[in-house]
Amino acid sequence: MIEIQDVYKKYGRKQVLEGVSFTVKPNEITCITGINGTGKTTLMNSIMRLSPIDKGNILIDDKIIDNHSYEKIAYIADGLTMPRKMTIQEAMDFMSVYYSNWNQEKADGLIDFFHLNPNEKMKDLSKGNQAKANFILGLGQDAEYYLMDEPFSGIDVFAREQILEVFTSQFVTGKGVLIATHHIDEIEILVDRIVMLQLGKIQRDFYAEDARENEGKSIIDIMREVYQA
Ligand SMILES: Nc1ncnc2c1ncn2[C@@H]1O[C@H](COP(=O)(O)OP(=O)(O)OP(=O)(O)O)[C@@H](O)[C@H]1O
Repeated sequence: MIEIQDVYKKYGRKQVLEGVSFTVKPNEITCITGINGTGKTTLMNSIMRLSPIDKGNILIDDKIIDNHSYEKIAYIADGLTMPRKMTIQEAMDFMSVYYSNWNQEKADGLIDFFHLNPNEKMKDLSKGNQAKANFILGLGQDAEYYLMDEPFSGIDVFAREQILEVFTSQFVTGKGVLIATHHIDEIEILVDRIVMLQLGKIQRDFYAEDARENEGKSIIDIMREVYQA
């Protein structure tokens, strides 16, 4: 389990995260959502230690996150992370050298799953296929947890449908997934748990099924209550 405990983060005088606590559990898809500029990317970067936190703790499987934790967590960032002139194969070769948890067999399975040509250069791929290539580079790591920042931004409905299928495939089953997005409507069907962030604080943290069964509300209904209040 990833535990985010009472995390604070400031940029200059701007308090972006203010006592944020929640968990990401194995075999669950958790979505952190909130309007633009609410701190979602900052939180992802904090978990990945790309940006230091001011206060609080982030633990993975009961241990404070450190450089060794990255065997267990893979990050799928918003947009290409590899040089655009690389082919998908070259990018995978790079991953195999630098990531000890790289699983080429899994990556080959994902190439087939997404019907991509590994010899195509990143720059020649459509936006949807670039997103798929990003998924391959992330999910090709044998991690326990996958963090994804706006994985569907700017891609068409057909590419999105294909990517959504990967979440119910063997490539993700059993893993803990954290998706940061403000487009919750695009992933409502697959999300288990929703954490709503507003002005650096968590406003709601709930399971979609509980909201449906106990309150008769969809995620979007609850978003309206929180963000349009
Ligand atoms: N490196 C930085 N330096 C200064 N301020 C920053 C930095 N990164 C983010 N911020 C500010 O922190 C706040 C939260 O930004 P963040 O990118 O985490 O939000 P977000 O919820 O991911 O937004 P979006 O949905 O637009 O991607 C914003 O006001 C942003 O301007």
